[in-house]
Amino acid sequence: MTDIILSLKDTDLTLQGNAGPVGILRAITLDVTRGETLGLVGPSGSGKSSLLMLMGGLERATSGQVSALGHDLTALNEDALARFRRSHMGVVFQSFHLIPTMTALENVATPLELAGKRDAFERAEEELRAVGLGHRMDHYPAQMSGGEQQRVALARAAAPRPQILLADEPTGNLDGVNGQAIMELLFGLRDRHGATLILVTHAPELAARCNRVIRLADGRIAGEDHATARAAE
Ligand SMILES: Nc1ncnc2c1ncn2[C@@H]1O[C@H](COP(=O)(O)OP(=O)(O)OP(=O)(O)O)[C@@H](O)[C@H]1O
Repeated sequence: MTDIILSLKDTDLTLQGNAGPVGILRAITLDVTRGETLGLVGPSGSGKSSLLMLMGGLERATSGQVSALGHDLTALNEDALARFRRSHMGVVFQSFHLIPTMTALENVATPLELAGKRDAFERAEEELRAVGLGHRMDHYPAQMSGGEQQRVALARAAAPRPQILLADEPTGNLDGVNGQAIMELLFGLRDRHGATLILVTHAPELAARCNRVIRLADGRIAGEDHATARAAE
């Protein structure tokens, strides 16, 4: 039996714009298999980030069903959803989203503390060493390069060992060398911990490493490619 970790059924997302409701995503039906690496691509404004937010429980569907690890996310209240995200989902954003008043170590340890881990700081140290930042633990985000900040964000997302790791253009703000390093770390996390990886990207080399790529256009799924089919081309 295929192990579906995340499933969307006929999902719509409508947001309130200045001139009234705006349809952002329409009739999205999609299953993600455990351990899969899924890329979301498409033109600017096609709804990639919005879809990622829906999948991560950071945005609520207007209609349709979103379920993850057997839980119907549309039925959870805000507190239950936040707990679910903390336990099972890790998110990395293009602009890092680190807390500026916290050191690298505090940024990584805080979600672990919130999740009730007694050894939060020890684990945070290990995660920072794993991304090559053992020498930057006491630095604040403003004292680090973009590549270093993104490595902290990755360590933070990975530390609670989420089953689903979501990344929104994780290499978008980085130069080629730093982008490559982040890409290796992301896929390494998947390999080491078996996380399911879902990422939005404009970078063809990143999409090329995914098992499957879904193309969005105007808020709908316009097509998908599988790695096996691409390899055969
Ligand atoms: N809060 C909001 N209210 C109204 N419209 C929104 C809101 N957030 C996003 N949109 C619109 O929804 C559409 C999809 O946005 P989204 O950020 O998901 O696209 P994207 O494919 O990730 O784009 P990009 O590649 O430029 O990041 C866009 O037209 C955007 O303007």
